[in-house]
Amino acid sequence: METKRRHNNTGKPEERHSFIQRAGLILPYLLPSDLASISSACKTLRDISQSITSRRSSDAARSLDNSPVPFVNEIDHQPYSYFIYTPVQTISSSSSSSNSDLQVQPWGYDPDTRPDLTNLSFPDPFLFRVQGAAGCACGGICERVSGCPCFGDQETVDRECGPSCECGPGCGNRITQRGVMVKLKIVRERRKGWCLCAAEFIPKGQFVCELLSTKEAQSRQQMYDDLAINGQLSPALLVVKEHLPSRDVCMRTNIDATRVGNVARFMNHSCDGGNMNTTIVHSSGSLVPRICLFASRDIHNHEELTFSYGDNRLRKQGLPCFCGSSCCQGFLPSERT
Ligand SMILES: C[S@@+](CC[C@H](N)C(=O)[O-])C[C@H]1O[C@@H](n2cnc3c(N)ncnc32)[C@H](O)[C@@H]1O
Repeated sequence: METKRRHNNTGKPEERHSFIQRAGLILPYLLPSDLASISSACKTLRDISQSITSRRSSDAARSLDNSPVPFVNEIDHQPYSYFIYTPVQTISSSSSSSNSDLQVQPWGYDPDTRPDLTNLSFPDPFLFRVQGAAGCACGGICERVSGCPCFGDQETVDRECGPSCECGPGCGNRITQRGVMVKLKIVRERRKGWCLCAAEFIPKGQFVCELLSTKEAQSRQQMYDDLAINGQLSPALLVVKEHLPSRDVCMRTNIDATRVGNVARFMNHSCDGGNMNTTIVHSSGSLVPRICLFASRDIHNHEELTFSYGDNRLRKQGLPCFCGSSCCQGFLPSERT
């Protein structure tokens, strides 16, 4: 630390400049606790840490989604919630080699030193493809009203063009595949923690965001339940079960955003179903369905976005629910319900 102090206070200007530059490149990779300890080393590092904290709290999406999603906290001193942001589905949130880039993700770069992300296109939303699957040949002109063969029933939003279609991301029948298109913010509340809220009016039927899944979620259920009951963790695990017609078969999709996720990880439960509809969206040529959230009614600016985590009438134990709805059951749903 003494070396750093000398660089900071008495070093030549070029040495100081280079020290600041290197710190600006490295510190965005640090976890909040490491950032806090390094900031006590010298004033320069404290200033850089503070600006990183402020940039982190200005965008939970780390510039990886369409609009910044700021943290707003007027009740305590927690500036943001730390997690790895991914705008699309991933296989695993820990030790998968194909996702090693998700282990460490810089967050809070100075605009002058950050890599240029402006020309990045939205990443591929499909995890696994069905080889040789049929798709449409709309050439990108499908609209939800014009009878795309992928779209099926005109009254639903559960079928979209996908990887086996000839059209590209601009197609009108891919509205859930372009990331979060509405303005959102994450507001701290005393009892529920962080809450995802609208930062503009959201009309009924608007696609809001996708719930992201990982394969490991199921095995983590018990561990998360235990840690949550002991107050050590605020898990973000959701299990969606889709009963397939005419067979006694249940397709299960696990959504675990505790370590890796998108803005949906901040959406809290409401016993009355909240203001979001959960829709399982299938896309032509994609093996894994995607769980998408649409506004179930008009939503006003600043309103919290909530949905039902499941049926909590059967198992009256677990974390307390503070949804405030008139039909609140008092407990959050758990997978065993
Ligand atoms: C998906 S996360 C939602 C974001 C979370 N509030 C946070 O601060 O990160 C799920 C966790 O939020 C909290 N939560 C969600 N809905 C709640 C509710 N209705 N009442 C109390 N806590 C709630 C619980 O701690 C739950 O395990």
